Amino acid sequence: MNPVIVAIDGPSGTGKSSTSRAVAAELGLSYLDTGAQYRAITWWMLSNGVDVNDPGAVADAVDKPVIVSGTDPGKPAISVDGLDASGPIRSQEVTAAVSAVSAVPEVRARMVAYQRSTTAAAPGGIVVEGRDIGITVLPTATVKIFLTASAEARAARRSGELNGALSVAETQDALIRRDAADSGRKTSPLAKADDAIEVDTTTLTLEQVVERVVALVEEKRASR
Ligand SMILES: Nc1ncnc2c1ncn2[C@@H]1O[C@H](COP(=O)(O)OP(=O)(O)OP(=O)(O)O)[C@@H](O)[C@H]1O
Ligand SMILES: Nc1ccn([C@@H]2O[C@H](COP(=O)(O)O)[C@@H](O)[C@H]2O)c(=O)n1
Repeated sequence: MNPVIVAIDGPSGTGKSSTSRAVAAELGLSYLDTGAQYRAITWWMLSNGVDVNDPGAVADAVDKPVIVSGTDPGKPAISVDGLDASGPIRSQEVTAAVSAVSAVPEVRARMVAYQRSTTAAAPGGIVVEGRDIGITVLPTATVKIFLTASAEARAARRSGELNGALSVAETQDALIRRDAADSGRKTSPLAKADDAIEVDTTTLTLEQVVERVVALVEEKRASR
C-alpha cells in the first residue's frame, strides 16, 4: 500500500507545527517543517549580506546554502552549512524578512524540489506542513488539512511564546502582515486546496485538534 502523506497548511500561528509533530508522532510518520526551510535560507541571506528585498540578489545566491532538515517529529532539526540553525531561524529579524525571500520563484523551486524528494524518501509516510503543500508541493497527498484560527487567538498564542517581547496587538499586526504577503505573492501563495478539510482551531485545545486530524487520517487509511 502507498505510504500515507498528510499535507497541513494554514496561516501563521494556527497550530500547524504543534499539530503536525503530534500527529506524526502518534501515527509513526516522519515530519517535515517547510517553514523552517524558508526561514533557514532567509537566515543565510541575512548572515551573508544579501539584500533580502532584492529578488535578483536572492535568486543569484539561492544555490549557495546547504540546508538539511531532520524528519523525526520528536526531534525537529535544521542545519545550514553544517550549523544548527534551529535557534536563529526563529529570530524577529528572520520572521520579518522571510515572506520577501519565500516569494522569490527560484527560492520556491529549490525548496519544493527538496520537499518532494524528502517525502519520496520517507517510506512509512510523512506529515508535511507549510503554506502551499496541498496545492503545489504534494497535490496528490492522501489527506489535506487547512488549519485556521481567529487573528486574536493566534496573536494570544504567539505573544505567550515571545515572553512579552511584543504586545498582543503588535504580534497580531505582524501576523496579519505576514499572512497578507504570503497570500498575495504570485508564485504558490498561501491558499486552501479545494479538497482540503478546514479545521478551525480557535476554540479547540491542541489535543482536540490532534485528535481530529488523527481521526481524519485513520478514516482515509481505512477507506483505501
Ligand atoms: N489549539 C491550540 N490551542 C492553543 N494553543 C495552541 C493550539 N495550537 C497551537 N498552539 C500554540 O500556539 C503557538 C503557535 O503554534 P504553532 O507554532 O504550532 O503554529 P504554526 O501554525 O506552526 O505557526 P507558524 O506558521 O507561525 O510557524 C504555539 O505556542 C502552540 O503551542
Ligand atoms: N510552504 C511554505 C512554508 C513557509 N513559507 C514561508 O515561510 C514563512 C515562515 O513559515 P513558518 O511556518 O515557520 O511561520 C512563512 O511566513 C512563508 O513566508 C512558505 O512560503 N511556504
